[in-house]
Amino acid sequence: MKKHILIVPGDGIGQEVTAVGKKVLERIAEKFNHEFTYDEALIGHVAIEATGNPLPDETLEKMRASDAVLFGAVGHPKYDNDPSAKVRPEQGLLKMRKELGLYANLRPIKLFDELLSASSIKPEILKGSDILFFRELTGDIYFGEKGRKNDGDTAYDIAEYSKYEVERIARRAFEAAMTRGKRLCSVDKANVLESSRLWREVVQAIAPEYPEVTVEHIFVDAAAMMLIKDPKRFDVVVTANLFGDILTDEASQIAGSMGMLASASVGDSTGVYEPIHGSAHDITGKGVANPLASVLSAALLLDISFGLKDESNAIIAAVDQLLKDGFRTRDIADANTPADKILNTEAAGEELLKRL
Ligand SMILES: NC(=O)C1=CN([C@@H]2O[C@H](COP(=O)(O)OP(=O)(O)OC[C@H]3O[C@@H](n4cnc5c(N)ncnc54)[C@H](O)[C@@H]3O)[C@@H](O)[C@H]2O)C=CC1
Ligand SMILES: CC(C)CC(=O)C(=O)O
Ligand SMILES: [Mg+2]
Repeated sequence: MKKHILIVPGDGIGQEVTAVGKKVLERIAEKFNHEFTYDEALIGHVAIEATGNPLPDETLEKMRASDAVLFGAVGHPKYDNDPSAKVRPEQGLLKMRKELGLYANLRPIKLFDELLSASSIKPEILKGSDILFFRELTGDIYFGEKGRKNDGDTAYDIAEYSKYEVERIARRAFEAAMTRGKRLCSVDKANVLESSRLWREVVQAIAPEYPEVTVEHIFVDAAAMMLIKDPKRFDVVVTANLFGDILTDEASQIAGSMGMLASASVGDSTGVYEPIHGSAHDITGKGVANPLASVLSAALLLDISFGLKDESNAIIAAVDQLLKDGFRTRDIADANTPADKILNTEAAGEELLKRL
């Protein structure tokens, strides 16, 4: 198969982990006889430095022209600590999602059995957890009108959803539930927010079309608690942009680390595959970032954008074997991990390639 893949590393550890993700794609192409070509483009802080724009037109054009995008992360402490900065790396990410119509962000939360002890949650509660989040990605408070009033003393961000926006993400979630455990949990805050009441209304209206799917509606605060108390009660979860952002960082603890969670951002055009984590300033440049979220994002890319299930499964099997062989990056190591099994980013990538 001939495909063109755009690599967009972005900032911080995005650069470090995407380098490993790309090597894995190259190995897959070699092993399964595919012809993948690559290009690279700027986003975030590195793009601002080079062009003044967090999402240069050239990057967007390259994204549109490619068959899939492997994305890293954006963000730099310079902006995090300067709330008054008008041009920010994160604007590039949000604009990319909006411009490409990437309204569905799939975040699989699956625990590799070998990492049962890496989590702070008790093993008997965790074992067998397997959740698929559908986070709406182009609406909600991230994209509504925002601003200041009262001479700058008051700030506002408007959370807005249309029926159409809720319906399209909900349908994807129902369809996914049909192929899995046939349980769908819709998470909202309909006891308080009008946008959540519309959300619930739309999900309730669609539910009769999927009679085999058991639907429950949970308020986001309770959902945050239940995720940790009993993760196995969840199968497919569908939720708004902000709630999905927060709940999936929380859910990363079910998988052991932020460095283990991959995602697929899909919708109207080229799919973008990205770890759920950010640019991680605290570990940038130390070479200790876990590259597996990027590697597993590459697996999602092959499966979802190219329909290459065997190739995708080969990557997941290699990750599983790496963990079975006892290798860990620092974030997923525990007191029982021997020092010689704790690898830096690059070495973890090399060990993984040996198993592919
Ligand atoms: N998709 C994106 O591009 C995202 C960007 N950000 C940006 O990233 C910057 C840092 O944000 P934070 O809130 O610190 O979130 P973060 O996700 O970058 O890091 C949170 C914590 O998880 C750890 N971590 C994350 N990925 C890891 C990996 N692969 N291996 C090992 N440890 C890992 C970090 O060291 C940190 O302690 C900010 O500028 C923020 O705006 C944050 C989240 C997502
Ligand atoms: C800029 C943020 C919306 C990025 C983020 O936290 C995410 O997509 O998970
Ligand atoms: Mg996030």
